[in-house]
Amino acid sequence: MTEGHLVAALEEHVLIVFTGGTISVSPSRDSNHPALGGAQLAGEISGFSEVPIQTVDLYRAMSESLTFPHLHKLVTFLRQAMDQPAVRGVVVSHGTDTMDEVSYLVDLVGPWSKPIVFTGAMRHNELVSADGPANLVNAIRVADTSASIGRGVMVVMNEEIHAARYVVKGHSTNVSSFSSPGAGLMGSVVEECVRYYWSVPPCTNSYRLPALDSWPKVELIRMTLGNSGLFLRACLAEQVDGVVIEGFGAGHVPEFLLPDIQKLIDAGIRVWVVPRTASGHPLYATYGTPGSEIGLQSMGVQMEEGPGHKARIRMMLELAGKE
Ligand SMILES: NC(=O)C[C@H](N)C(=O)O
Repeated sequence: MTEGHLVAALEEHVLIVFTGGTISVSPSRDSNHPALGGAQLAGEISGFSEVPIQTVDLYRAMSESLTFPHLHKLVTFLRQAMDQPAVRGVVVSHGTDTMDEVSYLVDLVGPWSKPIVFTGAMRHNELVSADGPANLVNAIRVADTSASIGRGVMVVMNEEIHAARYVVKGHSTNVSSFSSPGAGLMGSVVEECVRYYWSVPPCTNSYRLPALDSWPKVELIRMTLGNSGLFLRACLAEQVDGVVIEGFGAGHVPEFLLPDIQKLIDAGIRVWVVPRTASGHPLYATYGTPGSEIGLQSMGVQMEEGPGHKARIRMMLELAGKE
């Protein structure tokens, strides 16, 4: 086990990077912080010896409190890990609340030459039927197999393999909280068998990781019935770099908010509209009524794929520039 840095190893292994989250929570040891790191969590799966592992404690945070410096540290570390010949694949042990955003960000700054698999737990270590150890073992299996190379970053929870590109956390507490609306499961892990049903198209974005102190300021605003436009005006006042709007249905906004949106565009602020719905694509050419996709695009708005919180990550990277 190492503390935030890599040790060259000769034997091929799966590297597990511990970052905190519920999988690391043990209230009787520490009720304020995630208490468990690599040494303890690897100890809990010591009966699993099929795959050699090495562990690293990168940071120990609840994932709702992660900041851009955390993400910078994670991506930088993963890039170093890819260069280690003995590393077959990497598991990132992570909080689930932002696992869909963080895994997506890691995916977008790829491509990665070896599998990267995120996992975590919905039930902490001291709850009945804690799911962390089984998730960890399944994620190790996925990271270890050469069948996982070239499939993009993945999330393994509850015996299911999801593509980071499509996965969302859709339930607050259930162990089956992760799903990939529209796309479906990419695969499953049952007993020792990793099965894939399909592959994601290769990641060709090559987004650059923004510099530590210059992540673009992008806000996410959800449309609601009778929305006052207060947050749109706040974004103009703050001169943010971009705004992602979760619009009604396929991406529609009320006609009475169009002047506020026009002011953002006139000020050079990038505006994307994505569907507010839990699944489905935006429309581009069906409705011409004010506030619908045809009119929005003629104002300079871009219609984009949701969900909003993942589109925000994509816009930040887009604004930061490509390699
Ligand atoms: N299940 C979890 O991991 C939730 C926790 N709040 C986290 O994201 O760190």
